[in-house]
Order: sequence, then structure tokens, then C-alpha cells
Amino acid sequence: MLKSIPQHANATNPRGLLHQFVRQLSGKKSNIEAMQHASPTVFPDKRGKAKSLKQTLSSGTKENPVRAKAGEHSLDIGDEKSGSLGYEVFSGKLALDKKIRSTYNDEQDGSGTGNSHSIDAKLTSKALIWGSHVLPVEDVISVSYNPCFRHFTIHAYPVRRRLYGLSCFLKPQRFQKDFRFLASSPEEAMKWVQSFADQQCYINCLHHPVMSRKNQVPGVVASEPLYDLPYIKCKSPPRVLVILNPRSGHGRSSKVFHNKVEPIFKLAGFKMEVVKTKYAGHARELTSSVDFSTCPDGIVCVGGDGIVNEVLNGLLNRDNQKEAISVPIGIIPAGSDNSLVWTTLGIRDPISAAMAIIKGGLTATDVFAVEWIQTGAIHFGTTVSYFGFLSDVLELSEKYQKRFGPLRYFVAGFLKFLCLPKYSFELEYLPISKEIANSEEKVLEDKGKICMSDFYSDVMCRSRKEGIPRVSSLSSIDSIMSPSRMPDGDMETTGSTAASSESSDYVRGIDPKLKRLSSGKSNLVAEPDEVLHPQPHLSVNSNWPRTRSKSRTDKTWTSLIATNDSRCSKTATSLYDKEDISSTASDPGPVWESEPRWDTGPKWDAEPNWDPENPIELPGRSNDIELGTKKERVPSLEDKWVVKRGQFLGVLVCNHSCKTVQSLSSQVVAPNAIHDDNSLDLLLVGGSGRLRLLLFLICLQFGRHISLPYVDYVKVKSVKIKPGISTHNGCGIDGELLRVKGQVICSLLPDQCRLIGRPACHRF
Ligand SMILES: Nc1ncnc2c1ncn2[C@@H]1O[C@H](COP(=O)(O)OP(=O)(O)OP(=O)(O)O)[C@@H](O)[C@H]1O
Repeated sequence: MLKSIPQHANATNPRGLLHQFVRQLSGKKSNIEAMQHASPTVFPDKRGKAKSLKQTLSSGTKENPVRAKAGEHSLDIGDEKSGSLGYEVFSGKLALDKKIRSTYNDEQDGSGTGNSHSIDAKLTSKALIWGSHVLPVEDVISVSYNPCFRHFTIHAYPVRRRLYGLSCFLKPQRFQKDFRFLASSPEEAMKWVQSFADQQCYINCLHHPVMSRKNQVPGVVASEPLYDLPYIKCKSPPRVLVILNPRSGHGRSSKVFHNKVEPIFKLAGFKMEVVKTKYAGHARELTSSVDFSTCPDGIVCVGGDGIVNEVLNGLLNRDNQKEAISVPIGIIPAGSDNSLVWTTLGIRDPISAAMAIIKGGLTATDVFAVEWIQTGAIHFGTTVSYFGFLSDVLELSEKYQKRFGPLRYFVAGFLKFLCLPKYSFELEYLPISKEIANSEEKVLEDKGKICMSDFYSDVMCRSRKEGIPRVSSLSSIDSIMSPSRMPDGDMETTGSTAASSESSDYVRGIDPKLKRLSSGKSNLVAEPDEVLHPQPHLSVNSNWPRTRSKSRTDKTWTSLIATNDSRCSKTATSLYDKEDISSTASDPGPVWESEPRWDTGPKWDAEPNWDPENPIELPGRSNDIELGTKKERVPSLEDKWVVKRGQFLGVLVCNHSCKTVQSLSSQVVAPNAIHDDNSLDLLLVGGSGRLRLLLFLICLQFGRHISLPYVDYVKVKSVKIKPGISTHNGCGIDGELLRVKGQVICSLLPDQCRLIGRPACHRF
């Protein structure tokens, strides 16, 4: 049985961090509302579109997918003509075979699985349909198949539907269910299996009994078939590194992984190395040194946003960053809060996350870099960085971690609220004007995704020079004001182009004029993998979806299948061209697939389709980076920095809308933020005092906080933040607490993180 991960306040997302705290301040919510909180929709965006399919399922397939009635021969799927069930892939006669060990209690649906009568069945691009029953392809993990036999087994995780009265209150849950089918002939069975392989389902070819016996004979080469077996092409089993934070989710993450996720990965043929972190910072160390050839298909994080942040920072601080940033990151939500995967992919339970990972596809998301201007140190994040009250709560909560466990955020928040200090900041931010936003959008639409190579190279070069004073990048705000001159009263706001005359290179880097275009726009990249079963001595190139970089044109992905046993299949191996970063400074950076190749149907010749004839133009400035010289920037009239100083209860720089698992989907911190819109959303809660804070927190619960008169909400390219002298210098980045010394600048690296899986709207 599925058990929900305990949800409590979280540190990653400021809303989550304050969730319980505010709840108890503002009184208990109604039971119904609380139940709605606990009633997530795994694929919320598809509700409307999936309606017809799900209505069709109401006859019982999804909740009781094996309720096949003897003698049922009709395909009476009402919505078939509407296209909601996709195009037909294969059809024939199938019978459910009762000789199967199922985790599902057959008596539960009252039908039993015994049915020797063949019925008309067909596989479409979206579902397997037999009789009046529909099993969505999306729910299928893999197919086990014995060559030359009539039967094959479909391993699926369908959704268990609740009774109508309960469905509003309880989470939809998936459960493992195997369907064993008998085809009319072995050839027919193989066609069915191949059809599933064509739909990107992993095929687990079991030992042929004859082959098995032969294997026991000494001197017989295992990969040599006795006779010409037909072979099945399917995607190769991915190899991933799983990094599990055993402390996440109050110590339940291991159980979540081993009980719920690992079985799915195993069914999907994953080759995994599972590493449990031993201390904070371990994941970062691991990913900063891991050999990517051991996990060519990505790194899967099991835990909260904190562990994802560690992995990201480990990757982005490597010498071979270009290679590192192309490593896809999978997230299994098993922590206190997983705002990134919930907001970006619409996933908040481990089983759905595991299924999204095995289905593949990539979603690019922006990364922001917080740079300590005086030292050049950089910490990366994907969700939010926050200053002021929230960072104080985060800091205080760490003291109560052992004593109060999940309640620590409430305790810390309450104590901080009672003795609320004043927070003053100097801020500069570069808003995205409507014109710029529109023109950027147009450029994106017209010519594909922007390549940010010079910006990226610049950031990376400097991140490696951590500790080197960077006086030249100090903000001109220093010359405009000093902390001693900063009044403790109301905020002062000025619009300044002068302030930008020495703006950060980050800002310069994301200037649309300096961006170059790459070949594609879509942030979804996918390529089919393939494995051939069981034909020996066949070699195909395969890989999981990855982002390409020009420097990898000589990268090869090979997959050699020697036997008809998938366990003997060699997984794709990647030969990375290890390169010194100095040689990559002039590299154009990652090039995006223009189309999700996963969607384009199976391509068995999966050789990466590099396009050397369409090289990316390189900026001249990268040479400067290589030479270690700094290029002066001509002030642009477009760059109208806004300068603010004064008291702020909070400063939040959001990369996405920051939904929390606990919240209703409409309740978000930054309602206009999108994870890949090349901009950051700045939320300023001005002033000081408990009353203001309380009002803000209450309004946040109802999604009305933006309309408060002392709250500013603006889309920006970059923000410089400097705490006042007497202000606490804590800074939360994705729930990690850091200290601000002097000024920090928060800027964007567009699309630099690749999450494994697709957003809900792309999954069907
Ligand atoms: N073995 C470990 N022991 C202690 N801390 C760890 C360990 N592994 C990772 N950490 C740290 O735990 C922190 C929280 O991790 P994560 O976000 O994955 O879980 P979480 O349940 O969401 O945590 P929290 O509720 O504290 O935010 C991370 O900052 C990470 O550095």
C-alpha cells in the first residue's frame, strides 16, 4: 500500500517554511480545505484533456483493469474517434492468462483473471485496449517476454480509483499490476511485444528455456542462438547514479526508495548504483568528482530540494562543467518539500516521479547563481533565494532540528515573529521591461532557444576562481550610498542607468544582444534508446536524452547486445571527451534539440544527430575570458537599474512559482514565475513590524500577498543585495543556509539544469 510522505513545513520554499507557522497563527483551516491539500492531482494540467479517456475508464479498467468478461469481443471505446486514444499501432486477438502472480488482489475486483477466450485487442499510441478495457501506455513500465512463446507479461502501475465519495479527499494511488496475455501464436506475441517496444516500453527478454539449458553446457557460447530467433528492438536500460539522503523526509526516504521506487526502476531495467549520503555536503562531493561514464543516463536524487541543490552545485563546480551540466537530474520527492519537481513537472509523489523518470524526456529549467561579489564565490540554485525574516527562520530552525523535528519551522518562525528585528537592505535590480520581454519572446519564437555561452563561460570561469577579489564587479551602488548614509526609514527608490555602468557580467551575459541562438527552442529533449533482443552481435548507438554540446561531436554512444537476455545487454556507454575548461571558453555551449526526439517516434538509427554544418557563432569576448582580461562594458540605455534601500521584511528572488506540496495549486509565492522564462521574479516585502508581517503571511495563504501595498513584485534579470550593517546576514538558497558578506548578486543561467521527465502537459 502506498503511504503518503509526511508533509510539513519546508525550508526550500519560503511558503513551505512558514506553512505551519502561519496556519497556526491564522487559525485552523476547514477540514475540507485541509483534505484538498492532501488531495493532489498528479497530472493537474491534463485534467481537461484526459477527461474523455478517464471517462472511458469509468467502466472499470483503470481501477479494475482486469475486469475482462468472458466472451467479450467488442472494442466499444466511445472516444476512439476523437483521437484521445491515439493512433493504432497493432491489433489482434489476446486472452488474459491467469497463470500469473499478481500483487493485486484479483478477488478485489471480483473478476479473476482467468479467461481463456481471446478477444479483440489493439494497442494504440496511448493505450492497450481489449474489450471495454483500457490500459494507458503511460501506466506501462515494461513487458517481459519469452522468445518463441505465446505469452507475454505487461508490468503496469495503473491508478487505483476511489469510490466517488472518497476520490475528492484521497490521493489517487498507483499500484503494481501485472497482466499476462496469450497471443494466438508466438509470431503474434512477438509483434505485440515489438509494438510495446515501439511505444518506448522497456522489454525484458527472458531466457529462452532452450538457451538456458544450453548455457549450462560447458563450452557453448551463451550469446550464440540455437536458431534464428526474431529480435526485438527496444530502448536500452539506462544507467544512473542514485543519491539518496537518508535524513530526508524525517528519515523515511530510504523506505520510500526501496519500497516504491526501486521496484519500478528494476522493472524498467535500470542499472543503478545507489549511494546514501553520510553527511551534509556529501552529495556535492560525490557529484563534483563522479565519473560520468558510470552514470551516463543521469543522476537521480532521492530526498528534498536540499539534496538536489547539492547535486547541482557539485556538477556546476566541476572543471568539466560543460559536460557536467548536460547530465540529467532525476528527482524522487522524498523530502519535506520538493518544490522544484512539483512546480516544474507537476509531480509530488515518488511513484509518479519514478514513472516520469523511466518514461524519459528532459525538461530544461533555469538556474540562478548567487555570487559573493567580494570573494567571487558562487552558489547555484533552482528554486528561490531569500533574505530577511525567512532566512532567520531557516537559521533558527536548524537549532531545533533534533528537538522539534518537523515542528521546528513553526517554533522558529513563532519565536522569530515574537522578537522580530528590523531588516534593512540595499538593493539594485534590473527589471525586464515589457519591450525587452516581448522582444526576447519573439526572438525565442522566431529562432529557437537562446544560447548563453558567453555568460555561462564567464560565470563558470569565475566560479572556479573562488576567493579571488573581484573589485571591478563591485556595484556602483557603493559610490551612490553607504550604509552609514542609509536612513532607517522608508524605502528610497531611484531609477538609475548609471548604476548599471559597472554592472555584473552576469547581467551583461544575459543581455539579449549578447545571446546567440542555437538550433532549437524546445526545452524538451528526448531521444529513444534501443536494445535489440535477442539478436546477437548487433550494435546500435543509443543514448538517453541529453543535451548536446559542440565539443561532443566525437562522443559515441554504443550499445551492444550479445544475447537474448536483457540482463546480458550492454547498456549504452558514453565516451566523453574530457576537456580542460580553458579549451571550452570559446565553445558555444550546449545546443538544444529542436524537437523532442522521443516524440518523433522510434528511430532505430539513434546516432546523435550533430549538426557540424550549422555551428554556433562564437562571441569575441570568450577570448578575453581565456586570457583572463576583463572586458569593459559600454553602458546600455536598456539597462535601467532600479535602486532601493530601506527596510524590508523579506527579499525573495524566485526562479519558479514555488508551489509547495502542502499548498493548493493556486497558492504560490511568485505567481508569474516560470522555470524557464529566462527571468527571475523579485518579491519585496517592504517595511518592518509584526503587523505587516502577519498580514503578509495571512494573505500569502490566500494568494493575495501580491496586492498588498507594501509588496513589490517585479520580473528581473538580476538583483544585487547588500544587507545593512545591523541586519542579519543569513541567506537561504533552496533551503540551504549561507552567509552574506558584503554584496551578493543573483543572476540567471538560462536552462542550465535538465530534469528527467516531462511536465504534466507533455506526458500524454
Ligand atoms: N546523511 C546526511 N546527514 C545529515 N544531513 C544530510 C545528509 N545528507 C544530506 N544532508 C543535508 O540535509 C539537508 C536537507 O536535505 P533534503 O532537502 O534532501 O531533505 P528534507 O527532508 O527536505 O530536509 P529539510 O526538512 O531539513 O529541508 C541538505 O541540506 C543536505 O545537505
